Amino acid sequence: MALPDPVGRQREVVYLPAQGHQVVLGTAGSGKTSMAVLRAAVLSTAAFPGSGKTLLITFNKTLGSYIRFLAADVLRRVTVEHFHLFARGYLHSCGQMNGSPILPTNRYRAIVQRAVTHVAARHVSHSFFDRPISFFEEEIRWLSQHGIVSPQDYTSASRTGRADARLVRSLRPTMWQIREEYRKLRDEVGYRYDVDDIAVAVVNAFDQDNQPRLYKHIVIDEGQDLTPAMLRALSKAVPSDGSLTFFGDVAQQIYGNQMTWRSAGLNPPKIWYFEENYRNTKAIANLAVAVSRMPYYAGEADLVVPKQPAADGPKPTLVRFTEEAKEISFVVDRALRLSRTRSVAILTRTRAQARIFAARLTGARQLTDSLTAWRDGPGISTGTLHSGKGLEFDVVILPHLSDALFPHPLAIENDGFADATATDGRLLYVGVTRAKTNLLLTYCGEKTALLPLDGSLYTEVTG
Ligand SMILES: Nc1ncnc2c1ncn2[C@@H]1O[C@H](COP(=O)(O)OP(=O)(O)OP(=O)(O)O)[C@@H](O)[C@H]1O
Repeated sequence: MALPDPVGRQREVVYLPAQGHQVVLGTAGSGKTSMAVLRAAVLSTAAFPGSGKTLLITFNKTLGSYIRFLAADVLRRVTVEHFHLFARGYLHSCGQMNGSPILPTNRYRAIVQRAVTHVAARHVSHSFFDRPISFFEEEIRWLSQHGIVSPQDYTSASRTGRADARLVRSLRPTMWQIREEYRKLRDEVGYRYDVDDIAVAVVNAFDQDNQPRLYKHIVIDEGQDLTPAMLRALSKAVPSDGSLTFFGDVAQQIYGNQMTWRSAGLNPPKIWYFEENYRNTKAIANLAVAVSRMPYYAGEADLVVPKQPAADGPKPTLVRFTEEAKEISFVVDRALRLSRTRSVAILTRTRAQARIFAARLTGARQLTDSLTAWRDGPGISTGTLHSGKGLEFDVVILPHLSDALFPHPLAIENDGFADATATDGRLLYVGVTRAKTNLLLTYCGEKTALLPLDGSLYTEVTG
């Protein structure tokens, strides 16, 4: 595996001036990651005008390992980190990370619950306080992710996403009180931050920080899933004569609808679009495009419609089963056979589903957020659709695409049907576009309504 030579617009983006904000939106497989790596390398090369110390931000550790594997020699002078590593390191350098100041995620719910109870006790009874606790958890998270720091900002903010759980403006002051109570209670038990508001802490710290910046240039891969607060923090991390280059694909946004680069205030002179899909065969790309035209994508800004790729290959296969045990055995058997000569990934909606395949396929690599070493070539990887983000395999198998499991019932319970459909639809898109040449979809019972109905897009068989 090697980095491709940039062509056309890719080349222009790699050599854009080393100053200001640049935004590159591309379809799946259009070379965003490859060009992010090359741009970071160029920005760190002494001979390039305006060059300087460069940081490449990846979405998680796995993508960092993957990128280092792809391009270790090219990235010799570039620091590769995911956002939280960068944020913790910076806050540490400012003396703001003493002790263990980040609230463990398993303590979050209990503190939110106490905050709701305390605020409810101060108000006349109202059905608002009877909403599921997940609603309040999500709302507090949203406020942090968007860097909203005053009740006035909250009241005037336009609240995208969470269609089934939208909060009328008149209730926002009460919600704000719950958020303030949560922060007070969190501070009382010794935690200055939670995972979501650490980005706001970085923004605030940079606002007070007149020291020279450590990095002159920052390049962001998979930027669509960074929150606006994270992007704002990164934009403050570079000096005014430095640069920030954002690469992203809104069709692959799987961690909430955040309109990231726009709401983070990035100010690019123009937006660059990558429309060529270099990864998928024509047949796989056809299915991916049909998925991106499903109603759950309606109204999506910044969606880049791909040009048709040239490579031929078999149509995706959709296999129906009547028993789940048979579906699982079929997937295991196919993965074993195909992996003798090719890289195969089994990507599932949940971790529990992925664990079942991992247990049946000892020796398979498990894709987790913290995979530290990457290897290429024939073999099987198992993991969730989330963990397949940014990666590619010769063969991708997507099991459990039944109506009963996709969108996942827990997602429907937490986020409501519309949002669960929108998120799982994007997960399906991410899964489909990971496949270079072969795509196998399986389900038990009724197939998911998230798949396009057009039967000419895949070959349907019974297992
Ligand atoms: N100009 C090119 N010529 C040939 N192959 C290319 C070119 N650009 C990218 N590729 C190949 O296309 C594949 C996808 O590239 P890459 O992973 O960088 O895309 P991406 O836009 O980041 O994809 P995604 O967002 O779906 O993860 C890789 O195998 C890469 O080597």
